[in-house]
Parts: sequence; C-alpha cells; structure tokens
Amino acid sequence: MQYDVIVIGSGPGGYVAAIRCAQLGLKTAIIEKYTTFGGTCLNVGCIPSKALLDSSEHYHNATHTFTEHGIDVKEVKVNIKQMIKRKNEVVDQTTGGITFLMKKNKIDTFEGLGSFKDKNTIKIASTKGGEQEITAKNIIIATGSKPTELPFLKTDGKRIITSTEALNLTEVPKHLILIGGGVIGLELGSVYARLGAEVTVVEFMDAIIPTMDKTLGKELQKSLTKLGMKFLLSHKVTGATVKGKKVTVTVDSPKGEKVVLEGDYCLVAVGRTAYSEGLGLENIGITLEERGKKIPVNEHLETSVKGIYAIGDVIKGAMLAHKAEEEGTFVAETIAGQKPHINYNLIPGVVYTWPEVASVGYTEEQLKEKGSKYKTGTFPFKASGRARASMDTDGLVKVLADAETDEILGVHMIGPRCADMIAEAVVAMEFRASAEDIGRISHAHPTFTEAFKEAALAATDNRAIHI
Ligand SMILES: NC(=O)c1ccc[n+]([C@@H]2O[C@H](COP(=O)([O-])OP(=O)(O)OC[C@H]3O[C@@H](n4cnc5c(N)ncnc54)[C@H](O)[C@@H]3O)[C@@H](O)[C@H]2O)c1
Repeated sequence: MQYDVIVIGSGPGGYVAAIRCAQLGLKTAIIEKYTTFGGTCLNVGCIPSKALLDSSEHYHNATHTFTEHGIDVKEVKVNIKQMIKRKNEVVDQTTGGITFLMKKNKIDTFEGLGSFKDKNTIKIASTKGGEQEITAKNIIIATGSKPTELPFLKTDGKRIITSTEALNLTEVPKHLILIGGGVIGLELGSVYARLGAEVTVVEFMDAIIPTMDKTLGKELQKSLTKLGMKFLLSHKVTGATVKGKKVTVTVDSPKGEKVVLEGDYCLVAVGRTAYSEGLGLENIGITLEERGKKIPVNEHLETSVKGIYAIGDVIKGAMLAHKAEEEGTFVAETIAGQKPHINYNLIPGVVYTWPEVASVGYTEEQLKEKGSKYKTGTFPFKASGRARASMDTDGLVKVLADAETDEILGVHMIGPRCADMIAEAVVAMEFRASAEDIGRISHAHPTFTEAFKEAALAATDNRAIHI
C-alpha cells in the first residue's frame, strides 16, 4: 500500500500529526505497536495520573478539609481497587476516542512494530505474528520515550517500580521512597501521600523541580511538606535491594554520610529516554545523538534523510505531550507545503500537584544569566478572596517583565488551578503583552485569575491593589 505519509507511533505527537495530515488531504497511515492508541500520555502517563490525582484529592479533602467546611463525614476509606478501575475506565474511554478519530479522518491504522526497510518502506511486524510492508513519500517518527533506568538501581516492576507500575498498585504503600524530585515523582508521590503513605523524596539537585523558576520549587516544597512528604535534597542514591516486601535504598548525604532508607516501594523517576531503538535507522543512515539517544532534526524537524521527520520525546526539547502535538501539526503542515512556526519559548510547563505549578517563558535565573534588565511582580494567593473562600491560599503568581519596555518575559505560578490559569499568560506573551496591558484588562471577580492581574500590576509600578 502506498501513502503520502506514514506516522510511526500514536502518542499525542503521532496521532495529532496523522489527523492534521488527513485534514490537509494527505493519504495517511499510522502504526502502533500496542493494542491501544495514545502512547504514554493516554495509557500510562498524563491521563491516568490525573485520574488518580483527582481521586486522591477528593479523599484528602474528605479527610482534611471537609470538617472545616462544615461537612461531617464518617469512616472515609480508600478503595484502591475501585480507584484504579475508574482510572482504567478513563484511559479506555480516552484511547477509544483516538480509534474513533482515526476512523473519522479516514486514517489507515496498523498494529505492530514499524521499522525502516529503506527510506520509503516500513516493515510492520505484528505482535500477533506476521509481517507486511507499506510505503510512503514522507514518514514521521513519533515513537516517544520510556523511563530512564539507573544502571546501579534496576527496577523489578514489583517493589522497585517506574511510573507505569505506580499507576497500578493494588495497595497504598506504607513508605514510598521516591528517586527524583521532578514532575513524575512529585505528582505520583502526592497521590500516595494523600492516600496516607509516608513518602520520602531523594533528589540529586538542591531543589525539587530544579529546572523551573526557583521560587516555585521552594513554595511547592513547603506545601508538600505540609502534606507530610519528606525531602532529602542534594542526596545521591547509591543502590537499592529488595527482600520480600521490603526495599532498602542507600543514599549519600551532601556531607558524604551514608543514609539508609527502608520502605515497601521505591519509585524511580529520574527522567525519560528517547525511544529510538528497533526502528532500523541504521538501514537509512540516521545516527542518533550520543547523549539521550535522540534523533537529530533540523529546523523543519526533518532528519538527515529527506522526507523523514521526527517529533516529540524522540527529539530534542521538553518531553511534553503538548510540545509533541505542536510538532505533529508543524510537520504535517510542512509536508503539505505550508510554512508553520512554533514558539518553543512559549510552551508552558505544568506540574499537577496541589497546589498546581505552571510556568511559561524565561525563569528569573535565566534572565539573570542572560544579563537582561527585568522587574518582578508577585501576588500571594493568601491575598485573594477567591482563594480564601476555597481554602486554597498556598502559593503565588510571579510576573517577570522587561525593565524598559514592560513586555512580559516570564510568568511562574503555584496555586489553585494554575494549570489552567497559565493559558492566559501564554496568550498574553504570544501577543507580546506588557505587564500594564494585563493590569488594565478586566478579570472577573472573584476568580483565581485576578492573582495574575495583581502580579502584573505589581510588576508594572508596584501597583497591586490587594496587597
Ligand atoms: N505534568 C507534566 O507535564 C508531566 C508529568 C509527568 C512527566 N512529564 C515529563 O516526563 C519526563 C520525565 O519525568 P521525570 O519526573 O522522570 O523527570 P524530570 O526530569 O522532571 O525529573 C527527574 C528528577 O530526578 C533527578 N535525578 C536524576 N538522577 C537522579 C538520581 N540518581 N538520584 C536522585 N535524583 C535524580 C533530577 O535532578 C530531576 O529533578 C519529564 O521530561 C517531564 O517533563 C511531564
């Protein structure tokens, strides 16, 4: 079968690329090695983790804040089997939705492992046995990533686990030891901390979420400490052993002292590695980047071979579903002869803990390093009437603006509903708004979004009203 475009991998990068190709009139096929579409995000990432985050938040509120709201509940219990079942149903509905979208857009779907025979031919080896070949003028590699393994700390999938297994536990851990204070560790760690587990985070750097603006890590650590989570920062993991139901993790403190942690589960969340194996790239002369096994691409996201593109986690840049989606659309439109554009600096980053953390543009540390002249405005949620009404007063909004032009250069938030609130900052920055522009735009009262307006006013001329 001959196509205009073949997409390998059906995660948010791949399926969006396929749909956009089909919308543009290109005859499109998509290959997926698993039986369901959607890749990591829909099956074992973004969607199932949010389902568990929401369920655990309900439980936490029922046991911690309901009484203060004037709601007395008795015998609130965690039913982990039901929680996981609901999560699985959400996943099934969502992945089923992609099957529907493939049909609706007349995209041919193939089950199996796709690999290059030559630059236009893809061999598909079905997991059920059997092989077939399809050809295309253009091929988009969207094979994503998999959890990074530490060479000295192998996961066994039972007691030493990755995020995939952490989404399917049959019991609430007594003591969960987390290696890595990044996005996955903190999201899944907070799920189990809310459900009653003791959670200890071991982080190599001197802050959690270390790549985000430093203010956010500090604030988040305060909130998660209130939740009961413990943090060992600047600590180096040296190994882990399993004996029956017990995991022992050994750690070096910053002073070189040996620390021994004992728990019943250890979750390793130290990043993800590009999934570029088994694609037969050697058959077409594509060599991987030495670090991280990523596929090198040019500014059109085209590999060293004409007509072969790569997008999402398998190439450079943030490993985020929405970045992959933008790249999927970008490549489809490039193949169709258009001249699309992606503003990589304005791809937001979100951590779905509670309070939520969200960020766009430059961090204060990056502006300092660049030597930029900037001004800062912050507004704490403590001063927001809406936040007080909902008892969600942790966190703040911080706006960084150019000292001369007042253009917004970065927005960093931690607080209630910041994952959604960040969209306003992205739009503002895409249209190159100044801090004063935001300060002069009406924001509905009472909403959490007023905190962004107030932080913008604070950055403009220290003109915040409610602080
Ligand atoms: N909400 C979201 O957007 C979301 C959610 C989950 C995952 N993701 C993405 O998936 C990817 C993987 O997430 P992640 O949390 O595994 O990676 P991450 O890069 O966010 O965090 C990994 C953390 O582990 C630390 N670390 C590395 N080696 C260590 C060691 N030996 N000992 C102790 N700490 C160590 C790092 O300093 C870092 O803080 C990320 O790129 C992330 O953006 C995004």
